[in-house]
Amino acid sequence: MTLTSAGLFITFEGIDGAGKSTHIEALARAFEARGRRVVLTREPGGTPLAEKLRALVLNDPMDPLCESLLVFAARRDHLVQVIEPALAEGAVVLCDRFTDATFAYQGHGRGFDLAVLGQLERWVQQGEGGGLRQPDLTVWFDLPAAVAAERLVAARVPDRFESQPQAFFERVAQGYAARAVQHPGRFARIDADQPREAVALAVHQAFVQRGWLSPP
Ligand SMILES: Nc1ncnc2c1ncn2[C@@H]1O[C@H](COP(=O)(O)OP(=O)(O)O)[C@@H](O)[C@H]1O
Ligand SMILES: Cc1cn([C@H]2C[C@H](O)[C@@H](COP(=O)(O)OP(=O)(O)O)O2)c(=O)[nH]c1=O
Repeated sequence: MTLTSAGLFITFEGIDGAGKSTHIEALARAFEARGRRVVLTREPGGTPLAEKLRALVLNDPMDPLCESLLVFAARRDHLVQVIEPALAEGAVVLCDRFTDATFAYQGHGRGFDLAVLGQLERWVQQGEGGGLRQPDLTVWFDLPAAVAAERLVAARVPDRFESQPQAFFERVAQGYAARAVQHPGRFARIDADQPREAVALAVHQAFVQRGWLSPP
């Protein structure tokens, strides 16, 4: 796997119900309006193989190591088949979740060994020259678990993660906060406990600050 810095790799993170999906489409339109090619994708998923793995991870009971191996297997296929080729062509890749979700959900949520996750991260994201693929920007929708739970009750039928108790999502939220401290340069924290329009503005602003979009 050869890494380049031609494109932009943007990831969206937060606990289930934090509001990620609500805002990704608008960002895609904003980049396209500037003439950029946009690839909209998600994890686990984004390739035929990774989507099959996603169905297993979201529906079949398994232990945390198995869960971690499957999300990283899906990630490897996604990187090799979709993300790296798109970045090499200069595209903007907007990805709904990436490795921070593994640290937050499998690491902090399930209590799986963070050092093992760090090893898997290196194996899966390392390029031929030894560099590690990381997002250029991670938009983190920070929302209290209780508020996300209220939003989700009205929104959809819960999957294997969404049916977890609130305490699980409190741990996942702490996991995101810990990753943000470790990677301050690429994390943009968005206060997601605001009306949709205010959240949309804050998200857009994170891109304006980096010179990637114009003010709305
Ligand atoms: N700022 C907001 N205030 C209130 N409800 C919201 C807000 N943003 C999103 N929602 C609603 O909350 C639910 C979860 O949002 P969604 O974007 O699907 O979250 P995620 O993709 O992070 O799981 C949806 O029903 C959505 O319409
Ligand atoms: C990428 C990833 C996702 N997940 C979980 C978090 C989510 O509950 C679920 C799917 O994420 P998501 O696509 O956000 O679900 P939805 O479309 O229903 O909002 O997978 C992990 O546990 N580990 C991971 O590494």
